[in-house]
Amino acid sequence: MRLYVERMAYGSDAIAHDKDGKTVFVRGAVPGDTVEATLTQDSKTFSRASVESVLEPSPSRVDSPCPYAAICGGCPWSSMSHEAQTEAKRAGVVNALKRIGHFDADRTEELVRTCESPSDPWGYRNKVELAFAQAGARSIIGMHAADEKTVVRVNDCHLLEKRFSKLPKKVSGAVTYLANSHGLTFDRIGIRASRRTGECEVALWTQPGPFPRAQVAKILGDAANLSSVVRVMTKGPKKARKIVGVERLAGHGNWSEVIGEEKMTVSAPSFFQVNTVGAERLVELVVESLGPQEDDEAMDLYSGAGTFTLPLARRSAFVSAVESYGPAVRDLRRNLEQAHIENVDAVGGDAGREFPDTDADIIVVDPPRAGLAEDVVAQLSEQSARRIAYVSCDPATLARDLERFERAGSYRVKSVSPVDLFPQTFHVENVTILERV
Ligand SMILES: C[S@@+](CC[C@H](N)C(=O)[O-])C[C@H]1O[C@@H](n2cnc3c(N)ncnc32)[C@H](O)[C@@H]1O
Repeated sequence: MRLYVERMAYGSDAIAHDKDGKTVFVRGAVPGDTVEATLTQDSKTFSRASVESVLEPSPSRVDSPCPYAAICGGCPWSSMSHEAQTEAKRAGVVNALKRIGHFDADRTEELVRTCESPSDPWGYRNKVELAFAQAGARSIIGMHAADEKTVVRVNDCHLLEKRFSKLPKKVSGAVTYLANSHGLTFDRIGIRASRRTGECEVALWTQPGPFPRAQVAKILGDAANLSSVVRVMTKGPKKARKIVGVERLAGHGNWSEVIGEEKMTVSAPSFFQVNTVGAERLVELVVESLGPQEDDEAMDLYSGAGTFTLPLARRSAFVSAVESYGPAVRDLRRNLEQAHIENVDAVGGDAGREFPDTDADIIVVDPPRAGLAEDVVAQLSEQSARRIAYVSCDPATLARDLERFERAGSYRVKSVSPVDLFPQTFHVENVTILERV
């Protein structure tokens, strides 16, 4: 069928409408394209289609510089110019606030700023994850294809900092050899590489059990210049694997990056911002908007290893930080110690249950995709802090939570700043500032 493509959905697909007005999610299209597409799914309310050929290309259509763009699922928006990507991201945030948060259309347009793109659109990542699959006796290490099931071999990744773009090939060669010669299997292989510190870490995610530690360390060490090799052991059914231990196989056993003035050291399973330059902009936006004062008490919920905790601690009297993941709490405490920062209470536990018993002046929250639990919004709403910075990587849960804040009545949304931390993908980070009414 012939379709005119209107806009991007929050995902890999674009949106068009068929001749009867039914929404069609189109894979492989760019807004402004006219395409010939084949129907892949049809239901009463919507259908899905895949582009067969582009009849009239959109002015925003570009050729991806990545030779794997057609087979790898890592960069679903790479056929769109970066400018069009950031426009589509802002439009997606506006749409979520209106549709999910029930914000008034005019107010939403005023609240949501232009989407910033602080980093280069390629070569911005400090981390990639390689998938592992077996086809008969053969091991395949590479990237997930667009179907998120098939694993495709790749020799480099244009998203990884340029200096490290060949690292995936070297690591996957070594891991393939280990899998074939020692019968090893892996859940996945994580690579973290920092241009600023020069540190590179490989994390092998495996099931517990016998493991040829010395050989693995030697073969990976021969293949690439690594500052750390670790094994992360997981147990349980595939979708709900639990981390049961981390073993250092060679080098430091952790990895360091510099964000602004702060050196951050993190263990392999801990969350860390994947776009270093982008993370610096997030910190700037949070610090500028909260305006910490010398005698302020600050709160940092979902603190991770301390991306916001350290800069806030340097500019205020005291920070209460809460993080639920044990290794990340240990990372945070080590980062504070490394930086000789003593005015932080780093609490391990759930943000709602361990909600600090303090009346903070400024607050930052940076929850995972699921957003804030309802009781956390309720507890935050009882605070008298002058401002809350809500850092979010999911526009839908952000919109839901902002509506809850405004309903509670004590905070009102002042601005929403989308930041393109993940060019070539549909993901977008947002820094929202809420002000005490
Ligand atoms: C998006 S990350 C942000 C981390 C940190 N702010 C940063 O920028 O590096 C979210 C963090 O929340 C933590 N987390 C998840 N659920 C939590 C909960 N219920 N209570 C406290 N922390 C939680 C995760 O372990 C993770 O470190």
